[in-house]
Order: sequence, then C-alpha cells, then structure tokens
Amino acid sequence: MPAQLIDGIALSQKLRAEIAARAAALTAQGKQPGLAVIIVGDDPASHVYVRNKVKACEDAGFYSLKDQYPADLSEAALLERIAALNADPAIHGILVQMPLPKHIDPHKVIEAISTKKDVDGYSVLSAGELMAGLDGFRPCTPYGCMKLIESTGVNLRGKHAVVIGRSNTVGKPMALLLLQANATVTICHSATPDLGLYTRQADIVVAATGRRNTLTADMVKPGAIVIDVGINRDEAGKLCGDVDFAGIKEVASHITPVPGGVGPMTITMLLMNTVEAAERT
Ligand SMILES: Nc1nc2c(c(=O)[nH]1)N[C@@H](CN(C=O)c1ccc(C(=O)N[C@@H](CCC(=O)O)C(=O)O)cc1)CN2
Repeated sequence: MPAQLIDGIALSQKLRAEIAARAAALTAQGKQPGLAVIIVGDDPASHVYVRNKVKACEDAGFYSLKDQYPADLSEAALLERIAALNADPAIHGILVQMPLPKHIDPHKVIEAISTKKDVDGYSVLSAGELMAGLDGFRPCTPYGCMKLIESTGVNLRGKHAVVIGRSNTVGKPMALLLLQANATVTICHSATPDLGLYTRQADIVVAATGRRNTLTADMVKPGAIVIDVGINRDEAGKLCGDVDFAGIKEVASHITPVPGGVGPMTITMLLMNTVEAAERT
C-alpha cells in the first residue's frame, strides 16, 4: 500500500487557526503579538519566504514589521537596529532572514537578539536550553518536523530515528527533539560511510542534507516514516526534496511531500514561537 501523505499545508491551517485564537486573546488584553522580520540583500528565495512570513503574521492577527536593507548594509548598522527592536515593547519576536551577505557574521547577529525574542531559536542560549530540556524557543524547522511526526499518531518511545544532516539549525536540534520524545537517535552526515546501513534500521528518517536523492527506496525500512526537509530543484527546475519521493512512497508508511510538507510548517512554528513569546511577557 502506498504511503500516506503527511500534509504540511493542512496541519499548518489547523495550527494557524489555534495560533490566531491565542493572538486574539492577547490582543484583547492589549498585548497583540508582534514580529519583526529583517532581510538584508536581494536573494529572491529569501524575499519570497519573508513575504510569506509577513502575510502569515497578518492572517494570524499579529502586528508585523518588515525591515528591508540593501546588501551593503554594515554589520554595525544591523546590530544597532536589533538593539532597538530588543527594547521595543510592541515586538515579541525578532527574525533575521538567512543567509546574510558574506561581510556580516551571522553568529554575531543571532547573539545580538534578546533570548526572550529569539523566535528562530538560533542563539547559543536557545540551543543550550534545548539541550538542557528547558522551555526555550525551538528552531522552527525541526519543531515543525516534530509536529508532522506527531500528526501520524505514532509514539516515538522505543523507536529508532535516523537524522541525516548535522547543521546547527536543523540536524542537531532535530536529533535533540527526537531524543526528548524518547526515540533512539542516530545522526548520519556527509562523512557517514554506507548511509543505507543506518537508514534501513530506522522507524523514522529525517533527511536534511540539501542534496537530491540522498535517500532512495532501497535505503528505507518498509513502514518507516520519512520526513523530507530538503528544498532543491531537479533538472527540469521543478522543486524537489532530499528523498526520492516516487520510489519511497511505495515502501514507507508516511511521507512528507515537497512542496507542501516541512516548508509551510517552518512558518507555522515561527508564529507559534512568536505567540508564545508574547504570552511570556
Ligand atoms: N531566519 C531564518 N532563515 C531561514 C530559515 C529560518 O527558519 N529562519 N529557513 C530557511 C527558509 N525558510 C524560512 O525562512 C523557508 C523555506 C521554505 C518554505 C516553504 O514554505 N517552502 C515551500 C516551497 C516554497 C517554494 O515554492 O519555493 C514548501 O516546501 O512547500 C518556508 C520557509 C532558510 N532561511
């Protein structure tokens, strides 16, 4: 039987309705959730993501502010703007769209954001809170992946999860979240020999490599859940993920599509973190 699709658009709609209700309750108390989105430069994909974030904020009843700067903005000017937003009581979350131009150090920028407003969950303190099992902000993409897995109804306790990719923003936090949910977790990466040896033992595979066809049907245990974080283009320019969707859907029990899987959930979890930030103030 072909795998069931895990529909990130449908799940996002459901969660965004819940978030909008929380935002309305806060607004009624004079505390409308506010998100500041900063974009530097002219990367076309980043502009699309930022537009979608601002629209999602408006739809959820948030106050949103978009700061758009040319690629030659100085690092000092960006840090100064973040300091002002840290002090602005109407802003509960601050997001700096990545990637930044090469002359700006992303670590410096992320660390300049107040931990209370770090709704991307990218700072060292937020990462430490996740590591320690404390209630900080979880990075939006892995947080969204967890919600997608949760929506299948499968209990992760005792299951073996394999994460492919070890980035600070997806692979590492993903592994920690799976661990918190009592899965047994293996992290594989570009230096892992014989990737299939690990993935064939996995009940859940999360692919976050940025490379097409990282995972093929012969590398998947029948009945596994496959979550595809990738956003790539095929030879025809069509959007595709990191896994061979057509082959794997004949083997897995559940699979996320690209587009329409993890991507929309990344924005949904940003809204979730922002409403949470407003509730905490
Ligand atoms: N500060 C941040 N920068 C970046 C993040 C992030 O979480 N915080 N993540 C990515 C980009 N990203 C959000 O910013 C993002 C990527 C993709 C999608 C999405 O909805 N994708 C759609 C397809 C869109 C398309 O047609 O191109 C999908 O998968 O269905 C949302 C957000 C890097 N930077």
